[in-house]
Amino acid sequence: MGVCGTGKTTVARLVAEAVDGVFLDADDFHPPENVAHMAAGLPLNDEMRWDWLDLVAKGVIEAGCDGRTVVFACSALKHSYRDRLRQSLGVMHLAHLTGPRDLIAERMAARENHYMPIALLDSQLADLEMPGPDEAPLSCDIREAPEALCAQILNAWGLTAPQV
Ligand SMILES: Nc1ncnc2c1ncn2[C@@H]1O[C@H](COP(=O)(O)OP(=O)(O)OP(=O)(O)O)[C@@H](O)[C@H]1O
Ligand SMILES: O=C(O)[C@H](O)[C@@H](O)[C@H](O)[C@H](O)CO
Repeated sequence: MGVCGTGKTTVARLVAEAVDGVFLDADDFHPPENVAHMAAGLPLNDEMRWDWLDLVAKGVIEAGCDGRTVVFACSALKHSYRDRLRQSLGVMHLAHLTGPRDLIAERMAARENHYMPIALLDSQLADLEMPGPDEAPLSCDIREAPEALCAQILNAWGLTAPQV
């Protein structure tokens, strides 16, 4: 979880590869209207996110039905959004990618062909509700390299690559 541009996709993909799991990007479940809204520089509201979150949960359940670990990248900015995901998924381990605003903006600026305008970063930060202790979040400092964050997550969650 985390605001736009914090590296959720990059890091979740690495973790999924490391455990021979399945990677899913919640962004791929947004309906075209949501993407158009953000591309126009307008933040999503709760109403626009509920159905999307349900689709994400459905996708995660389907992807994991053969028993493989599913690692998904999702903004999941508010407590209520994470509760909604947990209601469907049951167990959900949380890694929160977090770091300085300027660094996030710099990385967003360097990213090509992405619909998300930097102008929406502040609305994402305003919507962000830090996970509480009851959510047992793992805090990942995005100043670290993606590989280091992946190792931190694997270690914290006791995940290892499957034996061959
Ligand atoms: N730890 C890191 N160190 C350096 N660069 C990073 C790191 N993590 C991600 N990046 C780079 O920052 C940019 C944003 O990363 P990424 O697209 O994975 O973020 P995201 O959280 O999935 O974004 P969004 O939610 O907006 O899609 C990418 O260009 C990526 O290569
Ligand atoms: O909850 C949200 O507002 C969205 O999921 C956003 O976070 C974007 O989809 C994503 O960041 C794309 O850059």
